[in-house]
Amino acid sequence: RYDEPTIGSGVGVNGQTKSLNTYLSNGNYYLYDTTKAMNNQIRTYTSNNGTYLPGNYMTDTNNNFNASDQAAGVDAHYYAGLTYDYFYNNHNRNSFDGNGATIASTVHYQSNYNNAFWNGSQMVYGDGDGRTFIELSGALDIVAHEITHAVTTYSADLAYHNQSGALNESFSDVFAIIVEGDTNDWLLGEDVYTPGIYGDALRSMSNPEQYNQPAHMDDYYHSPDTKDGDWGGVHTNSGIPNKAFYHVASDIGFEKSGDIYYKALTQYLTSTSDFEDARVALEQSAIDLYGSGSELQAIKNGFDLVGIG
Ligand SMILES: Cc1cccc(C(=O)O)c1OC(=O)C1CC1
Ligand SMILES: [Ca+2]
Ligand SMILES: [Zn+2]
Repeated sequence: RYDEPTIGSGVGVNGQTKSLNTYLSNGNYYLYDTTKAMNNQIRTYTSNNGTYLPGNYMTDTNNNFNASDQAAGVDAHYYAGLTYDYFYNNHNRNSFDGNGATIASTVHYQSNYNNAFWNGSQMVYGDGDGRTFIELSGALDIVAHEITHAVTTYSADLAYHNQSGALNESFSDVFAIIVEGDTNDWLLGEDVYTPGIYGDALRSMSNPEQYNQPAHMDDYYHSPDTKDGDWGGVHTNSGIPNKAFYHVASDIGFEKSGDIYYKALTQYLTSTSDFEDARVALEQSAIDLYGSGSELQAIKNGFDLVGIG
């Protein structure tokens, strides 16, 4: 019996059916995608509500992943593929390390776990408690946010505290929004956040204040550089560079702003960069790519509006 790449189908967390790159081995179909460049692989596992990582491959006997306990894996796998495609097709980056690293995701981590994170080697998704969240891999922006944390680690490696940490968070939100690619969608997490409430989200790029984030330096949130202080408020102060991105992308669009932000992240920013450094890096990236024109002006304007001088 031969092992071979196959194309299956699955039903995601929000009920949509999607095509999946799977793999047939010994009569079982695996969430194992070998179709990307330079034999990069996208592998999706389940922790079966435990804490083992990566856990067991998610498999199916007939290549139709339509069971309710498979939905989180379907979306983690499919959205990881979309995010891989974005970085490869737009920035010629082969996976998060630029060298074809395997993208591994584990779903059903713990029980009622309202979190998603990149643990330094792979992505990990909780199922949510059904009130605050449903399965967190069910949102493309969350998957792209997590994978961008890995891209950042293998590039600027922005230290995860204070302003560099808020930039780390902001760049993950920026590429989450760009990968989603909907100029009407400036929200993060809306597809899996509070199923009982329509239209709310974890964060808003266009209106950070709506979810208790500052949108200007005047309102910078001074929080302890501790776990309980969210390392100086990295998920709070990201609202300021997030709002700057909202202005920039509204001016020049997702393609140009994506190119400028990607160049800054991979060629200019370092682990200790602060908000001022980010403005300088983005201005330089705009000049490198487009000269001193409207794109540079968009960066200057966006950062002026949030008080980063
Ligand atoms: C849901 C969640 C909890 C804790 C940390 C993160 C984190 O990855 O920083 C997280 O994911 C997000 O913020 C995604 C973008 C909505
Ligand atoms: Ca969104
Ligand atoms: Zn994050």
